[in-house]
Amino acid sequence: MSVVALGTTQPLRVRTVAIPDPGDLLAHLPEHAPHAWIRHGEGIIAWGEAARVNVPPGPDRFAWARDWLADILGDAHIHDEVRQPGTGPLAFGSFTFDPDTPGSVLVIPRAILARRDGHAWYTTIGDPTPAAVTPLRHPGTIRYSDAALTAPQWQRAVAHAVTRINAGHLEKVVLARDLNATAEHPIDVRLLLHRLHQRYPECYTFSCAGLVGATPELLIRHIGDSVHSLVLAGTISRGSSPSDDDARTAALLTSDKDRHEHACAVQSVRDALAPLCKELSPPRDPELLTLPNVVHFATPITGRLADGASALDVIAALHPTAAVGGTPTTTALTLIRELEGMDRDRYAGPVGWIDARGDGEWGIALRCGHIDGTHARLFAGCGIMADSDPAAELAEAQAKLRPMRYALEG
Ligand SMILES: C=C(O[C@H]1C=CC=C(C(=O)O)[C@@H]1O)C(=O)O
Repeated sequence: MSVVALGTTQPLRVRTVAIPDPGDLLAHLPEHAPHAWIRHGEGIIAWGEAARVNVPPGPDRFAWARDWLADILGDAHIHDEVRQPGTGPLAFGSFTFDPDTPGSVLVIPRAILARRDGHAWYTTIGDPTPAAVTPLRHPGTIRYSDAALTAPQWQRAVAHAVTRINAGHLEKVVLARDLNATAEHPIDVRLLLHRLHQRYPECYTFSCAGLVGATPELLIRHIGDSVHSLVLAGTISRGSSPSDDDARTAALLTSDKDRHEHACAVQSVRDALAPLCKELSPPRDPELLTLPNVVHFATPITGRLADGASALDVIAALHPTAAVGGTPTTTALTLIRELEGMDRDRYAGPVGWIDARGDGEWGIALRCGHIDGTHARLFAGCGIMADSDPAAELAEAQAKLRPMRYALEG
């Protein structure tokens, strides 16, 4: 088994205690290996590593990850005086988009600080060294350069996808592009988290093993037997004035292309959840999710699980939804490999946390970048339909890159 696990020879000793409200969670993060999952000031931050595993690629990777966690957390000695979802030990995780790509990772942190629904708690695993919180460091000037495809090349890929869709090969495909950013000084992940959370409070600001972003798309919240997902697809960039905004939103609401694109994504989530659930919320009209950079069609879906599936079992059924893959899935994935000219790595894969009960919250890793020293690889993609216009899709992708560009540049 190709596993790198740290500190797993002894059973983990875990202690969760209730604490007074810690205030701004992000202000407590040390610079090294910060983990985060925060929305509207609530959520979980963590640091240190009690255990880490590189999940082997393959079709069963989510089941493999579930079993690894069950082994390591099943042996743990847990003292938990709060007993809420997310208390006791947990793992942060981030999976590659493509099951055959290595790079999926689970990390069990040494220290976890969290606040949710009027509870605040601190969990230690083993004996973490106290976190020295140093001042945030600024990365200096940022330079951008094309990565896999230039903008004109990517537009040609979009045009190609449109031809395939019109030839009847598929209904929808999500095409993404990457962009390189190079900073003058090493990038402090905490600074990115602060900026993302402050400007995009409605999104889930996350950090897991170098992947950092603020995603608006909740793949699954799993609490007990209840599951909740927020499906997004169908997008318009924000306007330059309130009246421009109104005109754009009206255009989104009457766009058959965007409604169809959204319907594909909703259907993929409903189809994946239906066999796992004894109850599923009825179909409904999408609502609008307005963010500082874009407006999305959004559909919340809730359900009750029929048996004891963990968050990772549900993710195994859901990923990739048609918000990041396409319809039908297999044809779309083949076209993505053919046209994007890059490996998505962990972009558009599941990212989040899971606790020892199998509860957790996972987003789709969008509006994010992979940070490595002075380098960041940023990603953005768009749903391509029969009547997609390559120039409009490029503009939409640029708008989706804005959160990470803001996080880097301020
Ligand atoms: C693939 C991305 O967004 C997806 C999620 C919401 C809306 C989307 C769209 O309208 O194209 C995409 O399906 C991305 O942000 O990189």
